[in-house]
Amino acid sequence: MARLDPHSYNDDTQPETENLTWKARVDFRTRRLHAEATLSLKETSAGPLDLDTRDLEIRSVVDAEGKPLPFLVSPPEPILGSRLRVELRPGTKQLTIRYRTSPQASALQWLTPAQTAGGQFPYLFSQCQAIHARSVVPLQDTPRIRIRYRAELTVPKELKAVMAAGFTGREEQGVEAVERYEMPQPIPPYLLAFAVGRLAAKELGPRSRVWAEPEVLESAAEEFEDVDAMLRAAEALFGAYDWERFDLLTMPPSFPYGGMENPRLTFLTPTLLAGDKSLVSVVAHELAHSWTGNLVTNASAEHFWLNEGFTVFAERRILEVLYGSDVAALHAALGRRALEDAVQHFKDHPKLTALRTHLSGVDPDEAFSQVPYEKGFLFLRAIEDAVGRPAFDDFLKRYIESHRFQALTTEQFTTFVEKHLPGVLAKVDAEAYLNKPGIPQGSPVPRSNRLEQIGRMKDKVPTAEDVKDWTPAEWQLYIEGLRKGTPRDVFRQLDERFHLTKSHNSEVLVSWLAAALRAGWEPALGRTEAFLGEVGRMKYLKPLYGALAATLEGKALARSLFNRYAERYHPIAQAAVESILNRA
Ligand SMILES: CC/C=C\C/C=C\C[C@@H](O)/C=C/C=C/C=C\[C@@H](O)CCCC(=O)O
Ligand SMILES: [Zn+2]
Repeated sequence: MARLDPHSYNDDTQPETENLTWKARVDFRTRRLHAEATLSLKETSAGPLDLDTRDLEIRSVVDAEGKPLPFLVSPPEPILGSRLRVELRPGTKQLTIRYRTSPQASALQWLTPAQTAGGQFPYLFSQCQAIHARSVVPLQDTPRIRIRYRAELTVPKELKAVMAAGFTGREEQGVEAVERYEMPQPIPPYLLAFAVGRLAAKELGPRSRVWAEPEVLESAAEEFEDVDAMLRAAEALFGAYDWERFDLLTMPPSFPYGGMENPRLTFLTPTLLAGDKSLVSVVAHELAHSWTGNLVTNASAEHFWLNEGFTVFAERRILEVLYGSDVAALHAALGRRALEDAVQHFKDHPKLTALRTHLSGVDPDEAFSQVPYEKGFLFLRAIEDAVGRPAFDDFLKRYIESHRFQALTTEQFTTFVEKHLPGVLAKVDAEAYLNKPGIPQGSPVPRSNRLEQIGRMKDKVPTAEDVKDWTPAEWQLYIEGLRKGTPRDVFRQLDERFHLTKSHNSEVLVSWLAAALRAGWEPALGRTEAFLGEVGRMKYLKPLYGALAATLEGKALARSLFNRYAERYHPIAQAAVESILNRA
């Protein structure tokens, strides 16, 4: 008996689920899903079947003939939730579990009409990565076990339900509507995803449309109108796109991440809607996951870098094709700074800055940082530098083709590399990336004339002439290069000259507010307080609450703002900010 994933009760001696049929009625009044999950196993089985659950109220478990199956729900464990153990009679191949979810389900955020753009109807969305699917469906919640599924969502008929799957029909029944979906490709459970709200769509290309609340739809369609060119560039780089559609769902502002690579339907934060397409690199990232992460998947959160490091590498290759090598280098420079910040953040937990982590007893959300993204990117760039781009591109295509619809460990990856690129791991000092903390000596550093020009501005207040053609990302790099201890008067001059506190680019704004707060430049406080009530993206909440809480008076303000805004945030974001304030 072995539990290969420290974040699942699944053990590899037990039968595996092959298909899921999921039916759920969405109850906005009680904020619960009233549901049944039918699990079809790969083979007829007998004996214990351990499923992952969190805060589910299990009503009954029956076999294909409707005969009850004995089951026991264990007391909840803080990170994993509760084990649901079902005793399968000999010859069992299917079981149906009737249950309801909790109003506090960790994957779900229920929004009141006031928290939506339209203000008329409620909204519900899910975020299952890494281990939150178990708060929505009782299943083997580990990327090692992929499932195909059919789903039926019953919702108020004024609303639309969308899922990260293929739409197969909608039927209105009285005051409700039943929406049907099917996912024919096998996916890891963390890619289960759905949203319910007042949604409309606009076509963007032959394989893509964008969904959003009507009030946001036009700006989203304009921001993401180049998605088909991105899709074609990605296919040229990584091979055929396996998921048929690449649709986009623009989320409410409380969505806790920049994007989530839900297959066929990528979820995107509305903070990308800068009005100038300057933040579409996140779309490239989520698209790249269609190959690295969704097709070739990390075997558990301990190998998360296989998802994210590869995807950042792939994202920047797409950017290079579409916008040139200087833009790719600029994003690599921003990523390097994010990595340095992440290593500093984990200074008391250096093991979390290795790529291959050991997370027994550690909540994946607590371990989450830019390390798997940016240190993973550097590792792959080092290999590419060592073997040359043509050889690495061949390797990348072979890696993807050889592991389609499979889950991989870091150890399996290194074995594959040694087979196809013999000697390269030693040459790049793979051990320093995979199993040692920090940023390896000699890791690749992005270079370009533009980067050098911005670097020369490090301690100066630029003139309008200096910055006349700077992009938002170049502004972000300049701001993040402002040294600690930069005088407050520099912030005053910069804001008077360039109005950074009023930036519509969320990346520029947050970098600016965080730097200004750390410098004690008080005019940044007003915009910060307002912004923390407007968005729920953790990439922004963490640095701003962290900068506020770095001083005694700021800590009191941070706690007061969190008390005011917490209910607007997704449960994952609430936990993240709570953790920051408790540590401060
Ligand atoms: C060492 C890493 C340990 C655990 C990681 C596994 C899962 C982390 C879990 O918290 C889910 C993460 C989901 C991330 C989704 C989108 C991100 O790629 C984007 C984040 C940054 C942003 O907001 O832009
Ligand atoms: Zn990602």
